[in-house]
Amino acid sequence: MAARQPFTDSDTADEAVRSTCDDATTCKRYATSKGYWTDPYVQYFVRSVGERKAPEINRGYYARVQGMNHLLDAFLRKTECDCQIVNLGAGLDTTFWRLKDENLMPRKYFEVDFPMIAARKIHNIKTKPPLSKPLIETHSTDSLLLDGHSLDSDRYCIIGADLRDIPGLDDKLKKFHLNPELPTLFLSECVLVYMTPDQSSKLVNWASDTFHTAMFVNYEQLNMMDRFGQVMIENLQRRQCNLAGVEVCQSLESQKERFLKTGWENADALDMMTVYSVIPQDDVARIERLEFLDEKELLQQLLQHYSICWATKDKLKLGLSQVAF
Ligand SMILES: C[S@@+](CC[C@H](N)C(=O)[O-])C[C@H]1O[C@@H](n2cnc3c(N)ncnc32)[C@H](O)[C@@H]1O
Repeated sequence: MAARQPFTDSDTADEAVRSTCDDATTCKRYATSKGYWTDPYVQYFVRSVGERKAPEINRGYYARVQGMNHLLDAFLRKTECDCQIVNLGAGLDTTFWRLKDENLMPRKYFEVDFPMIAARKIHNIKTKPPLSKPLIETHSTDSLLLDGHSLDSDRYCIIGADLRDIPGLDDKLKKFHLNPELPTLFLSECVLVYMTPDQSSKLVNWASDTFHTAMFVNYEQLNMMDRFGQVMIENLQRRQCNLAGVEVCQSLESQKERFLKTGWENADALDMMTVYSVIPQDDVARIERLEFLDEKELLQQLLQHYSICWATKDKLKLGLSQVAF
C-alpha cells in the first residue's frame, strides 16, 4: 500500500489558517467582556481583553454564537443528550464547559483541530484548574494526556488531526471510541471555507456515510461573489490566508447543495441577518443597548455575508429534520 503523504504543519498556508483560531477567540473574549453573552472560560485561553472591536463585529459574533448554540441545544433536546458531538476545527472553543455547567452534556464531546492547536488547548487545560476540574473527576491530570496532541477523558476528547486527511481522521476518532451507532452532531464554525470544495465534500460525505442518525451544523461565509465578499477575501489574502472553499460560499443554495449531494437527507440554510431577526428579540434588544452602533448598514452587510447551514439524516426517526430557528 502506498504511504499516505501527510499535510505538513510547517506549510505557510496552514499556519495562516491556524492563526484564525486566535482571531475567533480574541473576538469572543472581547464581546464577552462587553457583556454580549457569558463565557467564564474564554479568559483562560486569551489572557487579555485586547484591543477594542467595533460594535458590528461584536454583534456579528453574538449572532454566530447564539445561532450555533440554538441548533446545538435543539439537537441535545431531540436526543435527550444520548448522543455525541464532534466539533471540527474547534480551535479554543469553550462549548464543552458551557454544556457541563448547564447539565447538557452528551455522552461524549469530541474536538478536532490541527495537532499544533490541539497541543495548545491541552496545555491550557492542564495548567488552568477551572478548565481541568470538570475533567478530573475520574482521571488525574496526567492520565488525561495521552500524547502532546490528544487528550481523552470519560466525556471529553481532543484530537490533533488534519480534517483533509479522512482516513487519518477516521482512524483517530475510532481509537477514541467515537460510536457510529449513536446520534451524532457535527459542528464546524468558520472551518470548511479553508478547505477546497472537494476536501469539504469528502469530509461531509464521510460523516453521512459513517453515521445513520446525524446533524451537521456549518457556520461560514456567504455571498462571497459580490464586492463586499471580494474585500473580505482580499483582506485575508493579505495575511496569506486563502479561502480555498469560497466557491461553496456563493449562496444559501450552494451551501445546502454540498450536503444534499453527499448523502444528507435534508438541508436548511439562513443568512445571519435572518438569524439575527429570529433569535430571542428581548436579548437582542439588551445587547443593542450595550454599545452605540452608528452604521446599521455595515452590520447588515456583515450579517448578510455569513450563514448557518444545517443538514440531517435520521434513521432513528428522532425528528431531526424539524430542528429549526
Ligand atoms: C476561524 S478558526 C474557528 C475556531 C472555532 N471553530 C471557533 O469558531 O472559535 C478555524 C479553525 O479551524 C481549524 N482548521 C482549519 N482547517 C483545518 C484542517 N484542515 N484540519 C484541522 N483543523 C483545521 C484551524 O486550525 C482553526 O482552529
